[in-house]
This record gives sequence, structure tokens and C-alpha cells, in this order.
Amino acid sequence: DHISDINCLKSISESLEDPYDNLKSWSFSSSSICNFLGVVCWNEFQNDVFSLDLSYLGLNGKFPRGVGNCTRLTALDLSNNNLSGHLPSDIEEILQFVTFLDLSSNNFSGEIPPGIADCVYLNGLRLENNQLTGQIPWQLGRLTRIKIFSVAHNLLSGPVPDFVNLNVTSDCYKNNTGLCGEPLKPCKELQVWKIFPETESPFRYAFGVGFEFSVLSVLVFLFSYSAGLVYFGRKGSKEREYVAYSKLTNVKHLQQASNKIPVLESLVTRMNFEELSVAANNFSKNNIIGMGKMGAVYKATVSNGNWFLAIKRIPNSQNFDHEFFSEVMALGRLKHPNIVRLLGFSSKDKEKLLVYKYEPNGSLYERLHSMKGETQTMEWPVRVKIAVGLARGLAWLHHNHYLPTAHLNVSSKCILLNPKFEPKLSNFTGAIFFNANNTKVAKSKTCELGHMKKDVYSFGVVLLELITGKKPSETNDSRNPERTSDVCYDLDEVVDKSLIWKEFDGEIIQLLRIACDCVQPLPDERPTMVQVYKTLRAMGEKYGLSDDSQTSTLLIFEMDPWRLQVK
Ligand SMILES: Nc1ncnc2c1ncn2[C@@H]1O[C@H](COP(=O)(O)OP(=O)(O)OP(=O)(O)O)[C@@H](O)[C@H]1O
Repeated sequence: DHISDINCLKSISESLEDPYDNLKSWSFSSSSICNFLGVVCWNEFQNDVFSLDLSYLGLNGKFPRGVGNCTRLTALDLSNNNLSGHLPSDIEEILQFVTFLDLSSNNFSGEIPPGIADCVYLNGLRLENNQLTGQIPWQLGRLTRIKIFSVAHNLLSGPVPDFVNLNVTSDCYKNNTGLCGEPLKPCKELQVWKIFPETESPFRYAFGVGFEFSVLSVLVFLFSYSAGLVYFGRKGSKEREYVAYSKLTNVKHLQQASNKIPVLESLVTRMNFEELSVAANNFSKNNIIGMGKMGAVYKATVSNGNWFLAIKRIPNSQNFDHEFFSEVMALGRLKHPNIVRLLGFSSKDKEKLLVYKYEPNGSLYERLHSMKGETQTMEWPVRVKIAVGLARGLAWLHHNHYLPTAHLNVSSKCILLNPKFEPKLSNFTGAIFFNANNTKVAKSKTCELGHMKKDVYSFGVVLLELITGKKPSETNDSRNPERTSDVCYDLDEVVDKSLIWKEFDGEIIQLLRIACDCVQPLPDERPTMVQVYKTLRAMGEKYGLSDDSQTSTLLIFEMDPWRLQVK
């Protein structure tokens, strides 16, 4: 006998309000439950519930969780009652083998739990005529057996799932608050994400046909910007003439510009606030993946394309006008495989959103120093890959022709890792920018170099972190740069114990030497990022990490001999 099936029905009848006493007929004193109203068993000699039909009984109450005790249940029909409350978030555990689920014409509210997509045997899912809100989980599109699907007459919004094996008609979606996507009207801004696959050149995809228009508007912006710069430069001191955007000199200018949303729009796509909010589960706490100074970072799911975004939400953006503008300014113009991809921004009242490509391996800091106390091992070739990629990104950042930039906040916390553990530099909120043509005035050159040498120092600290596996606070005192080089004299002590493989010893020592050069207390004694990158590139050759074809890094260096001469 299946005791759990008897308990299943008992708990259902106890948990539901039954104003018409329909379930009173369930008499648990009898030996069989198979002749109960609405119950069909696998066979009449075993109390093993096959399906349960409790439709049109006027039942009140919440979703009856006890149904999970009917472990071999294949169909559940609770339609046309007055059931209310949220659907259980662990619904896939409760209805593991169900092929047909009908919850239509009730008062269920809240969001459709994404876990329903793990009820992999579902052939039919009917949720119409409820009060369901939020987005339809895109994961439902993965249900390969589904033949019947309806969510009409709810309060749902956002993109509809892209079903792999089913053509859903628009009737199945009708009367909701804001659903979009095939077979309904396209999803405006979000539509661009659909055609944005996991590739290395998303800019092209993301902008699609709008690309040429974007280029045009960037040119228009650059033209007006240079005109403004000349004007601005004339007003300021000699140094200002050569430093285009610097924290110290033009905060006011930045703030004025940041109020001009069209300026930002010419750099990156403006996205729809409400749709982003839906994609991030209405900025639910469960979606938070990180915390920054300006606000939390949320993971957002975009349906149709099966991919993810990281959304930085800045609730009081008026306090971070400069930071916001710096970030859009830098990432809107600096496209490089080792720099994080900014896809767009959004603005509503005082709130602003920055939308990035989601990098699933989080930050280097989290990877190296797990919060949960478990030792994170990262193989040596992966560490070399991160070092080479970061050096390449920084060398390009400092010396590119579009917008030479000093990051000024480089640390393992702002190095994100993609699925292949390629590093992506993020967080340009404190960056300063330079005029690309400042080849004449020594004073300005010195100022620019000073800032860049700060990045070289921080790069050295990240290298030490990669080699030792220790947090920077354990190997050096960042407020006291003189102390850092101590570790450079005590190699055996410092190297990460998980890296003690003889075959890599030579490389470890080589990398340590570079790191120790970078953390020299006197900026003049530190190499430039170009020099660092050249050395690392030679080392990376062994691992096939020296392909510059995508970045035209070398081309830029060759075109600009002055930058190569600098020590
Ligand atoms: N694109 C992304 N993909 C995946 N995770 C991200 C992404 N952007 C940020 N994160 C996560 O969110 C965390 C916080 O990011 P954020 O840039 O806001 O913080 P931060 O670097 O500490 O900057 P700050 O404190 O200056 O604002 C990161 O450490 C990372 O774990």
C-alpha cells in the first residue's frame, strides 16, 4: 500500500477550504482511495494515485503542497476554483513527474516559478485566468514535450519564451499587461539582445542595423566634443589644454554633460527601464550578485536568447554623476576584448542603470579568495592567461588613439572573468582621460605618465596576488608602497602552495620579477604597461596567448613611437 498517497490526499483535504463539502466524500476509513472523487489510480488494487482532478469544486486556500506526497502523480487539475497565493518556488520538487498541470481560472498571484521548467515531462501547462505577475520564465522554452501552453488573462509582462518545439498562438498570451516577442509585437529595445550571442564581437550584433547610425552619431558627437574641447582648453591653464577629461579639472563640465542624455545615447544604447527591471526580477534580492559603492549589481535573465546581463542599479544617481559619466564615457568608446562590455544604460527619475554583459566567473578576487573558506585552485596556465590579458588590456587602455585612459582603480575586484577565464577590466568610475594628441608639452606628458604608473603599480599587486594566492592586504600594505617589495626577497615563502610544480618554476620566478618591477616605490623605476605586455606576451606564446589580430595592439604601438620610447 502507498501510505504516502493516502497522506497526500489527507493533507490536501485538510489544507483546502471546501465550502461545498465535496471532499467530505473522501472517507479515509475505507480501504481504498481509488474510488475517491477526482482520484484515478495506476491500478485499483494499489493506492497509488495516477491523476487528480479537483476542478470546479469551489475550493479556497493556497496551492496544496501535500500533493507532493502523491509521488507517482502524472496529472493535476485544480482549475476553476478560488485558490490564491503564490505558486511554490520548489514546484519542480512537488510535481516531479507531472505531464499535465492545469491551474487555470483561480486567483494565483506572484511570479511563475522558473522551476516549472524542470518538470521535464510536462505536455500541458495551463495558467490562464489568474493574477500572475512578472515575466514568464524563459526557461519554459526548454520544455521539449510541451503541446499545450496558456497564460492568457494574467498580469504578465516582458518577453515571452522561445519554445523549441511549440508554436504558441497569440491567443495563449492575450490579455496580459505587457508581453512581447514572437508571436506578439517585438520587444522594442530588448529586441536587440535576442540577436546578441555569446561571441567576442557583440558590438556588431548588438547594434545590428542601427550600427551605421551609431557610428554616425559618435562621429557627430566627437566633432562637437572636439569643438567644445578647444573652447574649454582655451579657457583653462596650459595643462588643461592637453588633459581632456580629468577628475581635477572638469567635474563641472562632466556634470553638465551627464545631464544631457543624448550625449550618452550617442555612445551606448539607451534601454527601457521597465523591461530591464522585469529581466532582473524587479530587482529582487535573490538576483543580487555583487555590491559596489554606487549600488548593487543584479543578474538579469533575458528570454529568447538564453543569456544574462549584469545590471548595476544606482538609486541616487545624482550623487554619482561624475562616476556614471566616466563609466559611460570610457566603456562607450573603449571596445577591447579585455575590457568589460557595456551594453547600455537606462535612466528614470533619479535612478540610473548600467547594463553589462554578464561574466559568469565573477571577479578574480572572488575566484582566488573564496568567501566560503574552501581553497580555490587555479592552474598556472590560467593565471598566466589572466596576467597576459590584463597587461594587454591596460597597455591598450593607456596608449590607444581614441581615448588614452588611466584606470586608477585596478585590483582583482574589478577584473571579471568570462567562461574561458579571459580577464575583463571593469569599473571605470574613477578613470581619467587624456587628449590623444598631447605629444608636445612635456609637463602634460609627465602628468599623464604619473597616472599611468599608478596602474602599473596596481597591476604588479594583482600579479603578486596571482602568484601568492594571498589577498593584497596579506602581502603588502597598499597605503605604504615601500613595504610591498618585501615579498620580492622571499620567493619560497610567498608562492602559492598549489603551484609547486617544477615545470612552471622558471615562469613563476619570471612573473614575480615583473611584479616586483611594477611595485617599485618610485614611479620612474616602474616599467610602462607596453613593456610589461611585451615581456608577458613572449611568455604567453607557449600557451597560444599572443594573438593580437583582434586588438590591433601592435599597430597602435607602431604608429606611436613616442609611447614606445617611454621607460
Ligand atoms: N558584468 C558582470 N558580470 C558578472 N558579475 C559582475 C559584473 N559586474 C559586476 N559584477 C559583480 O558585482 C560585484 C560588484 O561590482 P561593482 O563594479 O559594482 O563593484 P566594485 O568593483 O567593488 O566597485 P565600486 O565599489 O567602485 O562601485 C563584482 O565584484 C562582481 O562580483
